[in-house]
Amino acid sequence: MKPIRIGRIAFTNILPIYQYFDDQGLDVEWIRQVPSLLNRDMAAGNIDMSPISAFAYAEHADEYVLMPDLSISAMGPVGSIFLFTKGDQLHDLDGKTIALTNTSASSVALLKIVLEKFAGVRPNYVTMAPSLEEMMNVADAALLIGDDAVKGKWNGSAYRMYDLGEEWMKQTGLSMTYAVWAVRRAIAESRRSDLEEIYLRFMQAKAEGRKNLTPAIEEAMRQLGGDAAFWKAYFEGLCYDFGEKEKRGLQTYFRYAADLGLLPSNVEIHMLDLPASLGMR
Ligand SMILES: C=C(O[C@@H]1C=C(C(=O)O)C=C[C@H]1O)C(=O)O
Repeated sequence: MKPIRIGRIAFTNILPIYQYFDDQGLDVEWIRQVPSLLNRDMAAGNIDMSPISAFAYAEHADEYVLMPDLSISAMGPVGSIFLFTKGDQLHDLDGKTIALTNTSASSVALLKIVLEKFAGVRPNYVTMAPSLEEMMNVADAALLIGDDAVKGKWNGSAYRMYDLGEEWMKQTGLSMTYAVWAVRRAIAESRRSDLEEIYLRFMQAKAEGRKNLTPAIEEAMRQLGGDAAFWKAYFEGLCYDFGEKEKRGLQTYFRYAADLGLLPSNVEIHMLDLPASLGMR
């Protein structure tokens, strides 16, 4: 049988889970990419399961099921999804040009919700590689996510910064889910026992990360720099669960995105049904 191809987000945000994942004895192949490429390769069937943009799940909800109790979410500031402006406030951005990172899907739609629905402005958008300097050369504001946003925060002190998780929270009072763990339906059916084992390993990894963040913090410092206090606060601000609170926030996000014509209406969240005992934490 072929190895299960598992995606891995090429950012530090998944270290509190992936740093602890024990793949001993599993026949898996890892594919490490930015979210937009994971989204694309999942849709093309080149990856069997992966954390993908929650927005990309909604675009293909009929083809995927979600692994229970796994997500990248935040209740409030997320710490790595920023709109950088040259001093403009959100309501100043009407008719201005915004450069969007080509690595994201969820945050691009979230930004449109924040600007068009909440702030009532209509900017123009251009999609670009995530270089803050080049984005700001051609645009009035720039959206970055993940490690590029963290680096932008460290290097881009000339700019005003908006944390999109914080803006979402201010307007809705809800959690926001950026990534979900999707499995292609065909794989969910044909590789059931492999998936049960992989799910168990993910839950064990999440539990390990929750017990002791130090290995994730050390790996993040090795990859990007920064100090331990920064990474501890960043990881503690993220939520890797996918419970009722997260689902409520995500359904609201899907509805708002549908209102703007970005998603079909009535996207349903379908979970992979796994024995409850596997999910014990
Ligand atoms: C918190 C983050 O979550 C993510 C944001 C995503 C998106 O905008 O599509 C996708 C996956 C996650 O990497 C982040 O990247 O900063």
